Amino acid sequence: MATSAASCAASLRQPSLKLSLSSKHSLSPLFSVSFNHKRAPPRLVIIASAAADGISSKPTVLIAEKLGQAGLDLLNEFANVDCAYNLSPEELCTKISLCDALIVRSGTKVNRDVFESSAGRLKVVGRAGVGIDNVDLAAATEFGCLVVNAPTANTVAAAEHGIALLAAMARNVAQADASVKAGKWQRNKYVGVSLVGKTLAVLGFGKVGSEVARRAKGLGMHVIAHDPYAPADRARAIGVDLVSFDEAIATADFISLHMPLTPATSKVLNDETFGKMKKGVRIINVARGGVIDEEALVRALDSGRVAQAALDVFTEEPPPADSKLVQHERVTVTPHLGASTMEAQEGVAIEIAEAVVGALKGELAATAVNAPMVPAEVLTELKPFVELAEKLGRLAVQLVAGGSGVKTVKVSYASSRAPDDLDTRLLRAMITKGLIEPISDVFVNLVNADYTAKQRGLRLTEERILLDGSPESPLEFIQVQIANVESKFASAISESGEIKVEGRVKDGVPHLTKVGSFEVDVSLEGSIILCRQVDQPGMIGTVGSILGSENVNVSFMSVGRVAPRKHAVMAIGVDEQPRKETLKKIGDVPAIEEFVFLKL
Ligand SMILES: NC(=O)c1ccc[n+]([C@@H]2O[C@H](COP(=O)([O-])OP(=O)(O)OC[C@H]3O[C@@H](n4cnc5c(N)ncnc54)[C@H](O)[C@@H]3O)[C@@H](O)[C@H]2O)c1
Ligand SMILES: O=C(O)[C@H](O)COP(=O)(O)O
Repeated sequence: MATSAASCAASLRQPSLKLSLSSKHSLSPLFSVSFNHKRAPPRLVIIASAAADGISSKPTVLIAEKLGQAGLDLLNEFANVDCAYNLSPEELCTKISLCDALIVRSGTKVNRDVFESSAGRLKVVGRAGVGIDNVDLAAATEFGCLVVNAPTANTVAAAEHGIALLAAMARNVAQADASVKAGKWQRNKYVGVSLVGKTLAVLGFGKVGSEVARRAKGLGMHVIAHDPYAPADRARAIGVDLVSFDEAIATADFISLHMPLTPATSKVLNDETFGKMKKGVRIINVARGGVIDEEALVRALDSGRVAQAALDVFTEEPPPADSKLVQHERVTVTPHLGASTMEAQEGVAIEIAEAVVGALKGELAATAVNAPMVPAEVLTELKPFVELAEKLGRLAVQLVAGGSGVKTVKVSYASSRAPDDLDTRLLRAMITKGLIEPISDVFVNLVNADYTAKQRGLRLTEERILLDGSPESPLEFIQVQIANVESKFASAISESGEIKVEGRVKDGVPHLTKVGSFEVDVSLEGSIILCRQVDQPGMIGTVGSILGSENVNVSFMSVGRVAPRKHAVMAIGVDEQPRKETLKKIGDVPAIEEFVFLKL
């Protein structure tokens, strides 16, 4: 039972609230969730609060590889743009500590050293293209750096290049061209093979793979594809049969590779798999060099198992000048040109510039690679609950005696929405942030929350409490329980033995509504003093006047009790942090049995 005894200064409630996620780095940008109650929609904000030179407040974006002008124009409107191409790894590490965002293509290795050297300032890496195998995603996540890519703008260019290589290889265009230019006329040597009626196996039936398939069908080829994750209806729509890997490689006359480079696809074409192919098979690779064991390919070419190969990508780029594969007579090569058309580069530049600017402004990126993509409308709805989630985490951990022993946390979301209609990833991340930041020097955000929790051995389980009623609001309340710990404030321990805090959103403002078994009602702003006392008249006045005499402004007071004249818990919201002596005076009030000061 909660009695809102005094709402002393509700009018002082601040309309906007900024939850800084990285204020621990003095000159670094703030990466914050910023909610201004006057301004919708909510944003996950990465703000360059102060440039390292201390002069400009614009974020700095380092462009490490050539980017189309349209993208540069977009970036220039919002940021200081530093174009520095061909940096050595050391130069990149030196520059990065002055940058809020970095944009690269496939030629720059964004490894752990880069994130370490950025000392927390780098908040977004933009990959101007699809493949993110040159970015150390684990390190990015660990350092709380968002990675975004530009996954769509170069699809057609890559597919067209695949088809160009397919046709050029089949008709020996590159070799014949070199021969004519060398003064020869070798019409018999360069007799090719036809495409029509041949079987093309597309490995990786994603964006590029399906565009290649569509075009190959137009050339009269029979197209099959292997992709464990591709939807069958997409294949059916193009008239492509999805088959097993073994069937694909065993029946194909041509094999075109279009999967990402991952541990599962690394060297997927190797001695063993070449051995399963038709003799005289032809290979096209515009995906990533690493999906082929290049030495095995040389052996397969030499043995005649593979008749020809056309390669745009290599394990090492550029490949060594004396590479047997590159020099092989039956191999056609291009220097990673798949995405290199005027149109694709303009498109990619705009796509990545928009994603990076959006991320720096705080919009959750639609092309985030290492963070959940939460649609804007979901975010708008969850805004006050996100704030509530972090504050409950902060409160709960501060109630633990020796907070670092927190290992098991249960979060319950009470909602009348069907579980599928409630995306809790953002809430979980913010609770994690609230739990970890007060007791450590790491900063936690949406990108690194799960990682950081795992690193610290913090296990967070989530459950839904399904309520009856109309599901207008996404949530009724959130409960955070910490098990197997002792509390500085014994009254925060529930009947079942865990520290328990519960909160709700009222008029858009997060409120603490339960501590242990006591119902209270205090808005989660400023800081909170929780006192357990023997319920008796005059307690609110006594504590209120101690705080008043010390010039501490009380914003809210509420008393929750089990029964009249028994134990009660008083929750007091304060705008300023009381001095130690002031808190001692409260503790000295005879009816007060225990109290705790909690910073939000
Ligand atoms: N050469 C270039 O300049 C160039 C240009 C664009 C893309 N690419 C590369 O092409 C590849 C495909 O790009 P995309 O845009 O089509 O990506 P995509 O994500 O749309 O498609 C990749 C497909 O590969 C599938 N896949 C994953 N693992 C697989 C496996 N083990 N076996 C078979 N299929 C698997 C996925 O399910 C997905 O459908 C990427 O490696 C990308 O980096 C290269
Ligand atoms: O993955 C990609 O988008 C392509 O490989 C293109 O790479 P690039 O941006 O270096 O041309």
